[in-house]
Amino acid sequence: MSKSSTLIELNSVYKTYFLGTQKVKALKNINFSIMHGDFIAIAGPSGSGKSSLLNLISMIDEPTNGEILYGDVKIKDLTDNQITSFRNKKIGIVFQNYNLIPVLNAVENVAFPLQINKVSKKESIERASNLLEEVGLGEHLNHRPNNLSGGQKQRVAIARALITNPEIVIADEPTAALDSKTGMDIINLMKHLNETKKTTFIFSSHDPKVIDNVDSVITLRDGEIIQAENAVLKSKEEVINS
Ligand SMILES: Nc1ncnc2c1ncn2[C@@H]1O[C@H](COP(=O)(O)OP(=O)(O)OP(=O)(O)O)[C@@H](O)[C@H]1O
Repeated sequence: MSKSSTLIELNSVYKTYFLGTQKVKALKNINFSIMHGDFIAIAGPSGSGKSSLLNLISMIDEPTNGEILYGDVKIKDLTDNQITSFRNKKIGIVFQNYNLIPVLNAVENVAFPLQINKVSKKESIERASNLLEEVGLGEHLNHRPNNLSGGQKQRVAIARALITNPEIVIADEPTAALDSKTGMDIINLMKHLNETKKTTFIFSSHDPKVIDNVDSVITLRDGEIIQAENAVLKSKEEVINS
């Protein structure tokens, strides 16, 4: 896929949470496109809407208003089953707290999504082992999560997100539970995988060191995009301070 084609488009996206009679406007008029091959960081202070935005792009949640398109497909036109199948094929998700299965070792955790997709045990273990080698964990294939460091667990989680060859990996604060150096190693690994596999990455962070090392940054404040460096905005007027 060429880098210039659009993978995901957000058009006038709003997210409002209703807490009893109270409304929380978490995202307001968000317009941008994610292109194939992009490596985008979402920055912004606590409560600015980063998780809400990533949950919409992951299809874990749906917008209150506006629409999200994957290629030509409008997400709001899909049934719940179609969303699940679409997400399984196209999206890999990395969580702040890794979400590994404690009773499975590293290679079994990474092979798990393939086994759900009915790939044979032999092939799935082989592909998982190769990917763990690629993320620098060739020596730790048989270690369970409890016997891995935070950075190693996040490498396993990244390999698990990539094992199905998704078009995009979405990561909400993937470095938040790690020290600064280990966090930077994880960002550099994601960048390396973005360059070698051409997988698109979008992730959130409040670490200024991380943000300073990423070319494409979208900054949110109070649910609005206030700055976008090298990201494809749908409407320049939306950017208040850039
Ligand atoms: N399920 C929910 N119900 C009600 N309000 C919510 C819900 N989720 C988020 N919010 C509110 O929406 C706003 C945006 O929250 P969000 O978690 O998206 O921000 P964030 O930038 O990811 O914050 P953090 O960096 O602390 O994780 C906040 O005011 C938050 O309190």
